[in-house]
Formats: sequence, C-alpha cells, structure tokens
Amino acid sequence: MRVSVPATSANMGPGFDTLGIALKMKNQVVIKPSKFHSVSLKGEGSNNPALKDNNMFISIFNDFYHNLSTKRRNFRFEFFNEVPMSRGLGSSSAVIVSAIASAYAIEGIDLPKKKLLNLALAYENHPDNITPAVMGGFNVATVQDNEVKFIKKDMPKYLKAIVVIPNRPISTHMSRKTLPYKYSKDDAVYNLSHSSLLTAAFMTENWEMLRVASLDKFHQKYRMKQMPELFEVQKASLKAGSLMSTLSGSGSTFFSIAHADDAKRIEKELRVKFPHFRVFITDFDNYGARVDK
Ligand SMILES: Nc1ncnc2c1ncn2[C@@H]1O[C@H](COP(=O)(O)OP(=O)(O)OP(=O)(O)O)[C@@H](O)[C@H]1O
Ligand SMILES: N[C@@H](CCO)C(=O)O
Repeated sequence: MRVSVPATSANMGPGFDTLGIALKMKNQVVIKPSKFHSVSLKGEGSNNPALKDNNMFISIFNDFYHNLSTKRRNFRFEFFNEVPMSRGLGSSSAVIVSAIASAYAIEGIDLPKKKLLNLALAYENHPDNITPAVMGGFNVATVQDNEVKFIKKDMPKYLKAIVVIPNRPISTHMSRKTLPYKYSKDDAVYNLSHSSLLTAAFMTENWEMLRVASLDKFHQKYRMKQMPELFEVQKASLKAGSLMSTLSGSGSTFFSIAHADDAKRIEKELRVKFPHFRVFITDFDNYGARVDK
C-alpha cells in the first residue's frame, strides 16, 4: 500500500493561518506487513538517524492503528520524502495526513477526505497547510466548531511555482514566537482586505492582482528578520517578473508564482543571485492526499 501527500505553501502573504496551496512535491510511504517493525528512509531526512527511531509518522500511525485494529501486526515502512523538514513547505502536515490515511488504509477502512482533514486538525490546529495537503489546489479555510470549513480552487497548468529553499531550517513553533501578541486595527484591516482580495483574485483568475493582494503586515517582516537575505529574495523574484512572492508558511522557503513562460528566466536569475540556496520550479498539485492499495 502506498500513500502520498503533497508539500504545501501556507499563508501566501496576508492569509495567515487561512490560505494555502499544494505543490507537486510529495512525501510517499509504502507500508507492508512484516514479521518485524522496520523503517527505511530515502530523500529528505535520510541523513537524520533519529527519524528511524523517533518518527512523528510512526507515533501518529500507531495511535490510529491501535484504535482501529484489534490485531497487532508489524509493518515495514519505506519513506520517500521530497518535502524538506522545517522549511515552510508543510512537512509536518504531510506527515500527519499520511500517517492517519495509512492507518485507515492498512485496515481497509474507507476514509473520506473531509474526515481525514478533520482528524488531522487535532495535530495541527491551523488549517492552512492540512487543507491543501488533503484536498490539493488553492484553499481558503477556517475552523468553526472544531471542523474545517474550506473552499478549494484548482490551479491552472499555465502557472508555476518557484521555490527558494535556504539551507537553514525554521521551526514553526519558534517562528510563531517572533510574532506580536496584538495587532492594531489598521494592520488587521490591512490584512483582512488584502487576504480577501487575494482569495478573490485566485477564484476569478485575476493573476495581475496578486502582486498587490499578497502584501502582508502580520507575520512576514517579523520572521524574515531572522534571515534578512529573504528580503532580497522577495525583491529579486518580483523584479524578475513573479506575480507574487511570499514567505512560505513559517519559513524559511520563499514561494513565488509566475506564468510558465517567465518561470525559467526567474528561476535562473534567482539561482545566479542566491547560489547557496536551492531554487527550482514546480507545478501545483490539484489532487492532494492519495492512497493506492
Ligand atoms: N519526513 C518526516 N518524518 C518525520 N517527521 C517529520 C518529517 N517531516 C517533518 N517532520 C516533523 O515535523 C517537524 C517540522 O514541522 P514544522 O511545522 O516546524 O515545519 P514545516 O511543517 O516543514 O513548516 P510549515 O508548517 O511552516 O510549512 C519536524 O521537526 C519533525 O518533527
Ligand atoms: N500559518 C502557519 C503555517 C505554518 O505551519 C504559520 O504561519 O505559522
């Protein structure tokens, strides 16, 4: 059985804890019944031996498996990870969503995507990463009465994402601590109006509006001060022709959207300017979490 879950970019500027989009980079796990428990790891995290013993996936999988099953089978878990850890590309959401989906699938229990999303909410209480991780596409989401309420929009193929991934991680937990405790009414209105405009721009495919609509006063500047070079990345990406360029999730990755015709040139310019960062183009994912039995 194979489960795959895409990377995500959350916030998208002003949509703090609300907006997110799925990318065509994924974490996959293949699970096979086996005499003994064992773990193999390829790709991101494979140089971290602790992940073989103390792995968030295994602990969430076991929580669900032990609840769903009376049997006590052992499994071999083979991880193929493309989502870098603690870089603002939703690695924790990918792990949470894939672990829950795997526990249900291995027991042959059907798990509708909306239920998967609401189960994931217990592990990540803001819905901006888990919603696109489960559903794919661009999503606007909120939590009401312990349920995720969301609207999804598929992304067109003629737009691409360009990601700039620094070599230094930023943990979401630590990054949230750098944010102000309170915001002024002016800043609240600023973000509310920009986030609404950004959502409307995605829904109506008014891509030229993204540059203005993606401006934010809630979180980016506070977080980017930890890695001031990110201000340069944002400036360079917009100057090179990106439609929008925002801190991805809690950082450290920078996420830009561009027309396919411009993406190669923007990627090249960013690679030349920031040779010490990983820069590449990726498509958007419109499917989300996938289980192949
Ligand atoms: N492949 C993985 N296997 C096991 N645990 C992982 C894996 N990837 C991420 N994690 C867990 O998730 C944590 C990273 O979560 P964190 O929320 O800080 O970053 P992120 O999800 O990548 O970023 P963001 O939420 O800003 O998009 C890691 O410290 C680790 O505990
Ligand atoms: N909305 C979250 C995304 C990262 O999980 C944040 O900015 O902290």
